[in-house]
Amino acid sequence: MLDINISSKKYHDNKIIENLKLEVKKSEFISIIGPSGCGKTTLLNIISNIDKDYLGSVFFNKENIEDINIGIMFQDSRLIPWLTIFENIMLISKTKDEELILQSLIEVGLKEYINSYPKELSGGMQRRAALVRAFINKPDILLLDEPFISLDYPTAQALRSDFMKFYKKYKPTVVFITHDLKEAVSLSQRILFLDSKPMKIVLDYKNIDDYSSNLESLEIEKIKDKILKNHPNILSGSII
Ligand SMILES: Nc1ncnc2c1ncn2[C@@H]1O[C@H](COP(=O)(O)OP(=O)(O)OP(=O)(O)O)[C@@H](O)[C@H]1O
Repeated sequence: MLDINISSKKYHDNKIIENLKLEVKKSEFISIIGPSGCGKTTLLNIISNIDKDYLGSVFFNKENIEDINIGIMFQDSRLIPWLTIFENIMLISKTKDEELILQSLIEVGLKEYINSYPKELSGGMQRRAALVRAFINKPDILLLDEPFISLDYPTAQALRSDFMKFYKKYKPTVVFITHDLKEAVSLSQRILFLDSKPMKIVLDYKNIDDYSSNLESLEIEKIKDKILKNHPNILSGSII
């Protein structure tokens, strides 16, 4: 269980988060949707222990978050340009298991690009390499900051599908920031809708139990419409 308890996070006098309590079960996949500037990235930085300047605590299975294996995927691939794809993953790998790196790169279709440099790959391929890097240490927690944006639809869909294969294999606890309700409905088991100043949870929506990536798009639309019908202001950013 990921247990987040933030009594206060400020930037100077600007209160971003106050009295936020959030529990995420082991291997649960939650999405977070909220208006721009409500503090989603700030929250991920706290969970990942990048930001220690707050009052509160984050535990995973009662262990301090510092001792937990965490993977991150960002909006861009953040590969190191002067290292090959293989070297980029090797750098992060704790076990230095070359076979696992090779197999994982092959699994996402990068067999021919193992020794290429990031700039020799398309944007979608770079994200697939970033996906392998995020999973290479079999993380307990995986934090995703809109990793599927700015890609054309088929490329994003292929990446989502590769992502779900890895998720089902390694079963990390996932916290996924997205602005795309359909994406949240199609991938996650729970969706938190946030409002800002300070951050608050407006709706904690339990999605269907099964991993829904195989849902027909019609069904995804139906769930999305149901959420919007019951909570018409949920995406407006002007709730409450
Ligand atoms: N290092 C910082 N110093 C001062 N203010 C900051 C800093 N980082 C973020 N902020 C402010 O804190 C608030 C929350 O920022 P954050 O990036 O966490 O929001 P967000 O919900 O991720 O936004 P977006 O959806 O646009 O990415 C914003 O008002 C932002 O301007």
